[in-house]
Amino acid sequence: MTNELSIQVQNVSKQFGEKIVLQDITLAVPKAHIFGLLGPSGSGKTTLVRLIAGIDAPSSGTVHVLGQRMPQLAMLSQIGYMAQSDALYAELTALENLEFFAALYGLTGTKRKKRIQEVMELVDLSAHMKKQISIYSGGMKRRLSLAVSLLHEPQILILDEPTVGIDPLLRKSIWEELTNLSRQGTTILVTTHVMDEAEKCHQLGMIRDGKLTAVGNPEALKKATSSSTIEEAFLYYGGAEA
Ligand SMILES: Nc1ncnc2c1ncn2[C@@H]1O[C@H](COP(=O)(O)OP(=O)(O)OP(=O)(O)O)[C@@H](O)[C@H]1O
Repeated sequence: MTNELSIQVQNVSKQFGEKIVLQDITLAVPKAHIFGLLGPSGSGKTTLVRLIAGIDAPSSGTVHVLGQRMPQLAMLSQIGYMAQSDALYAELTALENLEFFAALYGLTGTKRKKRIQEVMELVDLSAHMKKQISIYSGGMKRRLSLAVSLLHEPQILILDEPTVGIDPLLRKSIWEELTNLSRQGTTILVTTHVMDEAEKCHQLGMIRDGKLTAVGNPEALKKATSSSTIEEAFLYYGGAEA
């Protein structure tokens, strides 16, 4: 890991009409770190990751990814984003979905074929490549969305609750892969409600009512709050049942 910063969020606020959803958020994620965002439902996690992914713009403050001011269309090829709701074409097969997104990223020929096989193996869906998405289960759709986000081997991976509806065994192997990717230099920003996933992050940001209430590695956050688990630390920082 280096000290190079992949993601920089500076004094970011976001409001929708009169409603203030994010307030003066500042955070930095070094290259190759896994940064977890923890917070109760409605605290602003999705809004924040959307600003970092460049899908929306802050009302004030700045977001930089790999040194580039966001939002910026050209950065999309460097970012893999997995939203909370799956952006898949229900009437197409998994393979057709992957081919579509691969084309968007300019992947062609044998490289495309190889990459599609790799990502489908990773999420354990190789046997379901030719099935139409309309008959996929919720968990299978999540896994396919993850596969899509990994397709173009992005330097920055932004995952909004990636393991919802995924069984513990596969969850474990997905986290092993995320750890592998981070070792190879990928920077990962992940929102989660799952405490054992939070433990696997290099750094955690606790968010509540649109404010970042604490940032640190899991051990430091536990120590600072005299907690034996991340769940206790989360509750200390004002996390409601999420
Ligand atoms: N486009 C929008 N217009 C108005 N309000 C919005 C919009 N998007 C989000 N909000 C509000 O912003 C707040 C934060 O929402 P957000 O989805 O970021 O929370 P979250 O922490 O990701 O929640 P969850 O864990 O349930 O996904 C909520 O009160 C939500 O209603």
